[in-house]
Amino acid sequence: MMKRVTWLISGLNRRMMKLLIAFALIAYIACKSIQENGEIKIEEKIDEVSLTRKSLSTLLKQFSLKGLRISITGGAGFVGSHLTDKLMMDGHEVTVVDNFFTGRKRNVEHWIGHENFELINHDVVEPLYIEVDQIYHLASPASPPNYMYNPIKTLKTNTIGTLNMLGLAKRVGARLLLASTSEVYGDPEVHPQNEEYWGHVNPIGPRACYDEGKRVAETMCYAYMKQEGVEVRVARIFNTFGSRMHMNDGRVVSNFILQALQGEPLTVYGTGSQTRAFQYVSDLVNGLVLLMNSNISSPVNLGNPEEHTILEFARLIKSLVVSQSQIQFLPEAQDDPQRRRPDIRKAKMMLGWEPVVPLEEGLNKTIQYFSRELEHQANNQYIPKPKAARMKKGRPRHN
Ligand SMILES: O=C(O)[C@H]1O[C@H](OP(=O)(O)OP(=O)(O)OC[C@H]2O[C@@H](n3ccc(=O)[nH]c3=O)[C@H](O)[C@@H]2O)[C@H](O)[C@@H](O)[C@@H]1O
Repeated sequence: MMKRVTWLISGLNRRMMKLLIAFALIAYIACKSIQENGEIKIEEKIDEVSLTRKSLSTLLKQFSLKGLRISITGGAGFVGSHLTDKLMMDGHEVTVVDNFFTGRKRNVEHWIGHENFELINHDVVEPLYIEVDQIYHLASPASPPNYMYNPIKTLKTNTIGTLNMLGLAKRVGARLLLASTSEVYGDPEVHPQNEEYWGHVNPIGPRACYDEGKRVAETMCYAYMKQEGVEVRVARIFNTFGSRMHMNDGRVVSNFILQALQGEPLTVYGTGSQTRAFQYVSDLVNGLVLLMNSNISSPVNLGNPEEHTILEFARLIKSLVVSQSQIQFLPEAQDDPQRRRPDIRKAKMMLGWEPVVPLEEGLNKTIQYFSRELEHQANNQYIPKPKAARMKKGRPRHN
């Protein structure tokens, strides 16, 4: 008998099991009502728990955080791929959506072939039709040289792309977490920056495509929340570093490490007195998952409050790499925020989250990663040889 029951259960797929659990819960609530009121009020109770697709999925999310269907836009990028790793390890079904503008297949290739993993080559500027419970919306170039390279595309990704993902969340009753940024505070006049601060952004400057794109993406989230009841979470992410940053990323951490490893001058823009606070990627990923599964719909800062000047930072990397590189001062970048440090009291209090990886430990891991990448590059230099033009009747053929 027991064998038959086990066989039956193993035959049911996980989604079926979740539905059964939900129905059992509803039946339990209804029975409780009978007990309490001494009369049958099942229909009323079913009305009360409103047996719609949405309430059912909310119910499931509350009772089971395992085996959700999760989509990550930008999931093949630096942060997205680490988030993919965590969610896959936690036993979810993960669909990575990426157009590979800054993301790389290599970042997630170790999951290809796993039954819970899917990789879709898709640009979020086009609508997407899939079934999901949660959407982590990370798609966007994040490094200044990348987002300034094609500002119109950056704007489209953050506006049309976010609208498309909110539309998807609305259609399927999914919860959406927006990867917003400390850049919504612009060049801040308040220090450290807390979530109440409205920011100081130049709307027509070179960074505006990203800063304003993310600001309007936040506005869109709250419009969908108020008008359509979409569940949204907004993470304001501060400077983050770690393995899988692109070699040509152009952000300060990867630039300084690569320069130090190759004995080239470390390029400091301006005087180097501008400040940043850097968090290691695993801390961020833990914060994102906690926020997604919390009930906080207002924006939350995720960052490491340990603040350094960029010049201090250059010296630290030089010493960790044990590099002979010089420090070279280059012209200041336009609209470069002068001071940045997150106030993370809200994340601490409401999520119980704070960064745990010390700066030097994170930097050492990242230095090791980039050393391996340089080695990999040196061993895999593929220089395609020019093909001889095909000859037809004694003449070269150009096609
Ligand atoms: O790393 C991040 O997470 C953030 O990176 C950028 O913001 P930014 O702080 O300007 O990042 P970097 O390009 O790494 O620059 C940090 C500071 O270092 C300086 N820098 C950068 C590169 C370099 O080679 N030398 C150098 O001195 C910049 O001028 C800036 O003052 C993005 O705009 C943010 O969205 C993103 O969240």
